[in-house]
Amino acid sequence: MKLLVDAGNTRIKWQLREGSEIRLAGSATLESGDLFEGITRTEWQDIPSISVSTVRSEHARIELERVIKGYTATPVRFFWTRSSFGRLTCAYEDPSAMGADRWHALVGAWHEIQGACAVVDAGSAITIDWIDAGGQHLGGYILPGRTMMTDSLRQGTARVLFDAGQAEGISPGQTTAECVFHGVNWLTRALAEQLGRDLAVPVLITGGDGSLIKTALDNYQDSRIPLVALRPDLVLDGLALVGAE
Ligand SMILES: Nc1ncnc2c1ncn2[C@@H]1O[C@H](COP(=O)(O)OP(=O)(O)O)[C@@H](O)[C@H]1O
Ligand SMILES: CC(C)(COP(=O)(O)O)[C@@H](O)C(=O)NCCC(=O)O
Ligand SMILES: [K+]
Repeated sequence: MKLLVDAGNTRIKWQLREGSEIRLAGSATLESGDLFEGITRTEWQDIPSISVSTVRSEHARIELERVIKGYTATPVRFFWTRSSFGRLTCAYEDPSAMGADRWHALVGAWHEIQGACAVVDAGSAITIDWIDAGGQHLGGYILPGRTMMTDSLRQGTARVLFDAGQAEGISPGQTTAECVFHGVNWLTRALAEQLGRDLAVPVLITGGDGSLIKTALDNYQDSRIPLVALRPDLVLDGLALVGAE
């Protein structure tokens, strides 16, 4: 049994896996109380391996380690971006500067596709990364995520006032909330269409807002992308692979 943890900027996602079987899964914030709700005392004693991929601050990393140590004496292993894993090769000259979540998602994608592909991770930030047929990472993009876009409008202006929530649709808005949320929806569609024009390789999508990108890509008729698939556990899949080495 192993515990896999993906600590993103919004949420910490974890899974207890036995081989490839997911025994238990959860997601929470460090502040929300019982992060590992559902893992019993006996199960904690049965976990010989704990692997973590984090993009949080060093302070938050230490705090997460402290929380885990409250449950078990099993050492916590942190995994970071490396220059290569098998044939997969990182595009960054300094791999330590690339988010571990992006790298582990690429490891998961490369393992599944074994060929040219792209990963879209729509989390707090939206990241898009490409791999060529030989496993060379070609680089990527980092964009603000959905909640970050609306939060930044709220924080950076005095009179863009709107309640939390969502508004479906992409028609030009006629209230502030519509202008904001329809704007984000419109941009999501534009992003999907640009991806469909730029890419002619399988695209694996992950992250809390992944289904919105998937829907937008599915709705784009002229897309050149041969496969669009949601892989909610892609970071943990990659983490399991690097941890098993
Ligand atoms: N239960 C949830 N809690 C928080 N955000 C969620 C949830 N479900 C979907 N989301 C959306 O997913 C985004 C965060 O995705 P996630 O992949 O968890 O981010 P990260 O990996 O950066 O922590 C948020 O911007 C929000 O729009
Ligand atoms: C881009 C990210 C913020 C995405 O993290 P997330 O939205 O999943 O929390 C993270 O991968 C990160 O902090 N990267 C470091 C900079 C880089 O990848 O170049
Ligand atoms: K993520």
